[in-house]
Amino acid sequence: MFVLILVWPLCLVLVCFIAWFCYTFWVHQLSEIPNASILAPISRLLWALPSECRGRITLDLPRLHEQLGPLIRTGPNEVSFYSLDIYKTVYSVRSSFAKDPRVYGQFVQDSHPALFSITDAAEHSQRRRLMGQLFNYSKMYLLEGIMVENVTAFTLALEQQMPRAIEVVRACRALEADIVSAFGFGQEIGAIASWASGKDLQMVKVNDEKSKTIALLSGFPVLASTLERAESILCRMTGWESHSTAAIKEFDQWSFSQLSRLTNPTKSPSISPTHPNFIQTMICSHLPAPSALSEAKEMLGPGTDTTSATLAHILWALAHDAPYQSELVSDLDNAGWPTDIGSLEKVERLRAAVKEGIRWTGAAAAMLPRVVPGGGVVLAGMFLPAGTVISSSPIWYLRDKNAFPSPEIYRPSRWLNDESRSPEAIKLRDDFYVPFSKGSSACIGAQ
Ligand code: HEM
Repeated sequence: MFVLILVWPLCLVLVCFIAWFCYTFWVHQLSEIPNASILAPISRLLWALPSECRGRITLDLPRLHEQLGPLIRTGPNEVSFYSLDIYKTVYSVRSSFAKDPRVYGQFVQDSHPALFSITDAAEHSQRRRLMGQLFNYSKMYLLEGIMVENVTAFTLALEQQMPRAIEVVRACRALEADIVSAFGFGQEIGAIASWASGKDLQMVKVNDEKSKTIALLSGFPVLASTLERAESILCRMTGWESHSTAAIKEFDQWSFSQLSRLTNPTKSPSISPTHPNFIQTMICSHLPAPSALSEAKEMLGPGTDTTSATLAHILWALAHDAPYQSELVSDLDNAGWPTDIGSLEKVERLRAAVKEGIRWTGAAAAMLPRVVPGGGVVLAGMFLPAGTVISSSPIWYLRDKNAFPSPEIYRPSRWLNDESRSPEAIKLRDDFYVPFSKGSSACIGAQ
């Protein structure tokens, strides 16, 4: 009798599993799409985890696409695509493909979603309009003071380190963390000073470490929230907290103290016309203070990682290309070493070096998941039902062999007019240049 009580439920579970197995493999509307692995229709976690852990998923998937075509099923309900036409449809200005809330929800700070993590289209476009008053090409001159001051502090710190070898990635990280924090909070976080004294600022270091795992964790949202909950329970029970949680708390305290400073009715500084800061500008435009704080905090991640990785790559590449470097220096000499964006953009070699650096670094290497809207959609001749999560990564297009011959080589001259190229080749190059993605959720910091 006892054995029967145990066996029946087990049999029921087994039957349900076999039924679901047959359904997901042969009946599901995505079953016609080639699988990334035999395990993909069962779970993304099962086949992708090792590749995600090695940080290779965005390198491995394009190879699979070469063999299997523009669409690949990566999970029971997930599809990866590699096609510029589909990219333009999914990430368009009026796209009805929303950001996947399970993934973008991981980035929400203090329960106040910021532009990057807002998934509702109407709320997103309202926030984006509001932020546009600072993130606008015509307003870039307002940020010149912040840039010049921090670059000056950075070059002084570099001079002091001479002639020792400099770890360029860490140095650039410090520079960008100070620029973005000065812009966001009206005060530098102190990363350059900390780096110059031989220590990385823990708050910045942890942010870096977190960004290494965020691609992994955002690919497995359930795993991420389970780990987070487990740590918070452990902390409540034993008082133990990880090194990164402690540093994140330190950053939270620092950012909250900045908000208090900026909103203190008696002591708050007035917005400086030469050094506007994000939090005060947003609060003056009636964005609630907690949301303004969340935006500034959230910005520090994508604003620092991407720009510092790109700058470090460019410096390294130019250091290995002496002829280009000396031509660039002579162009800047001739232009009188300007600091305003308009004059800098006129220096063709500088423009090319930066554009190629952004392409070659491919700092935004993540997949950008979107949800297929109601009614489903036909892509590459296949029907994808509503709710399917589809994604692609900008770096695949930046490394496309046809658009960028020898894509793994840093070659700024591909952006100069002195390389003979057909109009078709130029169009292909420009079309595939999507480092900031496209459409209504393209990078707001692209200016
Ligand atoms: C080389 C530098 C950068 C690259 C390659 C880059 C790349 C990207 C990409 C590909 C996206 C789209 C992400 C998605 O759809 O999920 C994005 C969004 C975003 N980026 Fe950047 N980014 C850079 C610099 C910056 C900077 C400097 C800031 C701010 C100071 C910034 C703030 C943001 C924000 C707030 C979003 C969300 C936009 C929205 O949803 O409307 N980024 N970025």
